[in-house]
Amino acid sequence: MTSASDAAGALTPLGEVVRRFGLDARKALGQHFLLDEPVCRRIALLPGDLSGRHVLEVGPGPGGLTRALLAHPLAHLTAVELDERALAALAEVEAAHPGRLTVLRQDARHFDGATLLPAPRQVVANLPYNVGTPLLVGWLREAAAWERLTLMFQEEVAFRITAAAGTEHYGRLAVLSQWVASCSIGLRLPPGAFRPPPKVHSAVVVLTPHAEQPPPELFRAMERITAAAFGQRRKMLRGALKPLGGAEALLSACGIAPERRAEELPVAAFDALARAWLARGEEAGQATP
Ligand SMILES: C[S@@+](CC[C@H](N)C(=O)[O-])C[C@H]1O[C@@H](n2cnc3c(N)ncnc32)[C@H](O)[C@@H]1O
Repeated sequence: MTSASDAAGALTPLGEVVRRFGLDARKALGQHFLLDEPVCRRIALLPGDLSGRHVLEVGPGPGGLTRALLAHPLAHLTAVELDERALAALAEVEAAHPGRLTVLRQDARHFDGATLLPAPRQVVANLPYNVGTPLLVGWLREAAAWERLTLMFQEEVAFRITAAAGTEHYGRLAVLSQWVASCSIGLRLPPGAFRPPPKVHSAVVVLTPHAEQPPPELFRAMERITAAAFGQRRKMLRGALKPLGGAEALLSACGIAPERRAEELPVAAFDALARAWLARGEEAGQATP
């Protein structure tokens, strides 16, 4: 690992970046900055060995996590940031690490990392809260492309990703995430770790995609099944899945009692439902039900 202070002579101290570059936090961009270098270094350790990896960072902002990541021997870091005010602060970091960092001014929702970045690729990000969940679902859809995702969310979202069946936060996000990846909380941070402090605690979730991944049509089937099942989470599955047609037969084919509710059904049971529903659509001559 290169020392984080290697290029420090050329860089504005992290604690001064916001003032020097006029980066007053904007709520609409979900800006809560990490300006504590030891905390940034702890997050950058969570993905494990980054040597030779092509890493995507979403929303580098003032660049604290960016600097911490560049202290690792990664192959290349691509940082996608929507706020052009951050670009001058990041240009310093780019200049201090020639050829190792590319900063793009772009909406991360339209950045196709799975296509544009070489493998092995990872995402490491302190995500903007307003777009964190859609970004995660996008990466889950193509989980085979990613070696690991190390992502900071509001703590409640982290609980919704890692929750076990039958617990308070279990829902669609837990099923989709745990179906394609092993998921754990690597670090929890209080509001005071950020500038400005958010109203809630935050947590970093580490998602490591499984070796076997569902094909796109099966993932789409799972999205439809979980949307219906958790759309009315307290309803019995026979009623909740009714809009999909043939709910009782589908549940019976999977050995699931029709009186059960989505919130108590383990991920493996959803897997069975998605496969059976997809097979039924294919038998009926439809590519995707
Ligand atoms: C929670 S802040 C994190 C900033 C920095 N990584 C840190 O830890 O201090 C989220 C960052 O994402 C940026 N952002 C917000 N929406 C974005 C989007 N759609 N695409 C790319 N970046 C975005 C914000 O401008 C902000 O810099």
